[in-house]
Amino acid sequence: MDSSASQTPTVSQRDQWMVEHRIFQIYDFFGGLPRKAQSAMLELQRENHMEYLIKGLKRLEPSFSVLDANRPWLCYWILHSIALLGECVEPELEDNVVDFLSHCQDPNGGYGGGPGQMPHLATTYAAVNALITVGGERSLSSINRMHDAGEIDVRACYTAISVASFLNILDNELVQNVGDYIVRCQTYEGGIAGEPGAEAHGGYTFCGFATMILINEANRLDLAGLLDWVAFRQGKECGFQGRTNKLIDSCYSFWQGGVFALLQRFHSTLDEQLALPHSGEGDCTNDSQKTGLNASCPVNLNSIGYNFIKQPAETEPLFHSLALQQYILLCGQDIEGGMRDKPGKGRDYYHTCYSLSGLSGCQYSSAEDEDSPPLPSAVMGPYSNLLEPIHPLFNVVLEKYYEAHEFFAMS
Ligand SMILES: CC(C)=CCC/C(C)=C/CC/C(C)=C/COP(=O)(O)OP(=O)(O)O
Ligand SMILES: [Zn+2]
Repeated sequence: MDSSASQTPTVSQRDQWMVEHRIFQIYDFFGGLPRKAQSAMLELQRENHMEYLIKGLKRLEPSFSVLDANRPWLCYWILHSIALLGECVEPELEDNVVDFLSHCQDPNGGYGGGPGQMPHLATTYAAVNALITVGGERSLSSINRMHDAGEIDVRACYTAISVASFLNILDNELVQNVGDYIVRCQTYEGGIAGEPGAEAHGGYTFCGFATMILINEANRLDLAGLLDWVAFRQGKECGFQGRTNKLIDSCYSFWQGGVFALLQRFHSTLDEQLALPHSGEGDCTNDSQKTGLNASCPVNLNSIGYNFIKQPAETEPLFHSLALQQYILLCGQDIEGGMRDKPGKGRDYYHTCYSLSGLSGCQYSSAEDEDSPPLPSAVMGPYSNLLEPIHPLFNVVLEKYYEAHEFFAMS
């Protein structure tokens, strides 16, 4: 057993009971309502969410002078949530974000948490995703595609590889040893930990699996073990927990739900692994031949993200999508605007971003291909709840992804 896992305190029975009690009270109340009132309760409060998001962006605006190291994250969380809602931001506000993020950019590459701060992979990922979400020449060309050094864990692997793939600068040198490191982070439970020897967690499982796909080495993971682990993370409260014996939380709608979105395109590899004992070495078959998703076949690393999204999902979602949407809408949504971890907690921009990202993932999880809109039966609540689709490897709105992909492929 992992040494760190055995030291991790699990949630107390009392905390678990309190959360379940609150959530099932909401569901009981909901169940007793007439149809029309139920539909109103399941409605995504678009206007209130927009008001909350714009207020957050404006609070950052006057010179972005708040003293913290998370401002590129706030830009990404807010702008991505707005894009998911299919809305735009005034051009002046967008220009301010681009200018602000330019001030966070280090002369030697990478973005810090604020102007003059040391560059960091996580804030670099957030800044790049924010700028891609703004889109357009001014925003995309403000990114200097060089950066030296960084930190070491699975989130760092993901943020570095995601940014490099997006910017069309992923190469064999950058990818070297990354797959070996992530394979060492897959635990006996089947999920992926932040570092070798630590406990499997949804956030790192998404990061590790997405990275392995982007570097063409996903078949080196034990995918059946991964599916087994993530399938048991959806609780009876309908939301996901981040790790075994912890409380459910709406942000895992994206981190764990995102793992399912990725697994939907790896079903053949999974079947092969189940038929053969897992060897850790892949050959060029099924999924791999279609997408180039295999370590032993030469492939243009920078085209993997694009090929991935062009390949239709091979299965229905392997989690309960409608139940998760119910949790997000009834328990994660603050009807005044914004989303929260669970009932009893306050709203924040992180949970707004990842709950909406998870909601979008659910809504499109049964779509046949990217050109067919989801059926009304796949969308919980009124069809007007439908959000914009995302690219599940990068978590940016698909349309923004295509614009940036084209821009960086040409420059
Ligand atoms: C790209 C990017 C932003 C990656 C971040 C991935 C991510 C969410 C990692 C999770 C980190 C972690 C161990 C949280 C546990 O917090 P906790 O103990 O408060 O929560 P828990 O009880 O739900 O585990
Ligand atoms: Zn959370």
